[in-house]
Amino acid sequence: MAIVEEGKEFEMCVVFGGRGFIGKPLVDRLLRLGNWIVRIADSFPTIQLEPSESLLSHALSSGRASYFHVDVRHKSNIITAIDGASVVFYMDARDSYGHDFYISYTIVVQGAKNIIAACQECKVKRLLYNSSADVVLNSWQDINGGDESLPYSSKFVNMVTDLKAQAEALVLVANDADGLLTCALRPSYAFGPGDNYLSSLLVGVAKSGWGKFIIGLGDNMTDFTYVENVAYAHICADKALNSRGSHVCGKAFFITNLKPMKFKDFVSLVFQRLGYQRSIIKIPDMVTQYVTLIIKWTVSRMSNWSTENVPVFDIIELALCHRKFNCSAAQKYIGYSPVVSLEEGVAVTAKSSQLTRESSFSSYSDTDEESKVHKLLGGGKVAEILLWRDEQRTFTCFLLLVFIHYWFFLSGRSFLSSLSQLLLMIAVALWGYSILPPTIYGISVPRISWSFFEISEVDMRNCFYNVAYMWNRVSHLAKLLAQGEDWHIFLKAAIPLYVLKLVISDCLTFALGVALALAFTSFLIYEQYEDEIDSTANVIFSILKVAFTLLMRRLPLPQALLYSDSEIGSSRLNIKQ
Ligand SMILES: NC(=O)c1ccc[n+]([C@@H]2O[C@H](COP(=O)([O-])OP(=O)(O)OC[C@H]3O[C@@H](n4cnc5c(N)ncnc54)[C@H](O)[C@@H]3O)[C@@H](O)[C@H]2O)c1
Repeated sequence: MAIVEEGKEFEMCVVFGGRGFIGKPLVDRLLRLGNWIVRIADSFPTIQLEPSESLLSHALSSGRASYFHVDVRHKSNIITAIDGASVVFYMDARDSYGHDFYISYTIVVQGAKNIIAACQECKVKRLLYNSSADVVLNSWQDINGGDESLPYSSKFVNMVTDLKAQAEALVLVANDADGLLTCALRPSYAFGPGDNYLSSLLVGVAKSGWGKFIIGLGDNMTDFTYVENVAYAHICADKALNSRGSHVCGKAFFITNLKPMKFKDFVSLVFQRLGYQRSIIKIPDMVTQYVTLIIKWTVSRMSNWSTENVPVFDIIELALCHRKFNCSAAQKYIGYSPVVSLEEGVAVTAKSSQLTRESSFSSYSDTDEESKVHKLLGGGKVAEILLWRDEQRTFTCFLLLVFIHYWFFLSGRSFLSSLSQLLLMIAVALWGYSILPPTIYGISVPRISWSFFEISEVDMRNCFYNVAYMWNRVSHLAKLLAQGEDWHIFLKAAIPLYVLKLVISDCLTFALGVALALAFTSFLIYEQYEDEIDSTANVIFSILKVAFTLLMRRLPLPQALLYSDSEIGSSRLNIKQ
């Protein structure tokens, strides 16, 4: 089915999932080869080009490329897209339907069946399926140089991988039926620009502060594959299929960058390129493994929330297990070898994520921008004092507060007696000041004007408004508590009150002293080490959030408070839309 245009011979192919992470570079490479007419088939209603896709834009306007809106669940759509083509590359959807079995099944397995049937009906010559190295993975089991003789997994890492294995088997079994030749490629941990899985997960880890931790020794070897190499492998495999090699037709091949790497080295390389700190804190692998298993077990027992397809669990497993594949069959039979090195791939990926440390973490001292803590403190006089902007003023305030603390709490007097003594001292000082002569030894003594002691009407009104507002909030809270349905509100009110009671009865003086010292030091320290403190706090908060969510699920909370449920609900809603 070669097409001859202007004396040049073209072959027509269709790339299903051509707007996805792996599909895009494949389309780009096919167009660069110059002997293909490329049909891009995807589920987006129209093709939205990015500014960097000038080659594709040109090909679309010259007719060398065209776009088809398809849903692989409907065979008639597929037939329209592939009619007249000789080759079909099939990249199915990646884990995008969470744990909805029905949707995943219809897209991955039924979609593969539809594609095979349509290829046979339209007399397509070659079908290449983008599978995954995951189809041979058993949960928590090492693979050390495994080759294509490995059987399919008996304990799939997740439901979608199970379905992918079925789709792959269907494609391979269809080889040589009705003149269709098929093969499958199994890339191992593909990464690259536009990847919303491995690369974006690592970027997220680096940003969140979890990147400071190394799980286990980090010495386990893993094969990663740069996305351009996956695209190139598809083209190599198509050539090999075309020559009808018996080692290629109906076979699957592992695809890697041929450079297995220690997991921690790969992560360090990514972090380094992104300008983030390398991992420094080691967590024993047994601890991580058991904690992960306990969280997964607890979550599955307590709710209908599935931990499948939660990328962080995949990353933990990846960080602890060897995932090394033997890629020599792909080298030998389809003539594959990587065209982009791992280091280059990481550099391009990091650049594309536009998250270099310089751009995302500018130091406040280098700019006029207010720091986060300055904004947090309201950006006014209090912020200026607590952040030691004017050292003399801050020091005076500090001494004044230390004096007040001493006078009321450390002097051993009762509160009323301290207050009356202080008022007496102020009255005597004011009276003494007022009888001073206007000049003493030639130095004039300034008079204090009466307006100094006045409180303006506006300030008084604001003060009353604030009191009224606080009173209304407290009475609203009391009303909610009296209804007795909301555990969340009850805990929110009871815990701080109990802590306050403990502090007042046992160690108020000590607590106020500590608070005073902290107020004048902690904000300053936070401003200096904001990045480090934020990332550590992120780690602690995410642990507490998981613990809190689990705890809340055990309590009879109103449905609205189970935010994870509502999130799951809304994501289901989106999928159905
Ligand atoms: N990213 C990786 O690390 C990796 C590694 C190995 C294998 N794989 C596998 O390769 C395949 C492609 O991966 P990807 O990362 O490019 O996925 P992707 O989600 O980026 O791309 C899939 C494309 O399929 C399209 N699509 C979704 N539903 C569709 C439907 N019903 N009909 C037609 N098109 C539909 C999507 O719009 C998307 O453009 C997946 O099966 C994935 O499991 C990915």
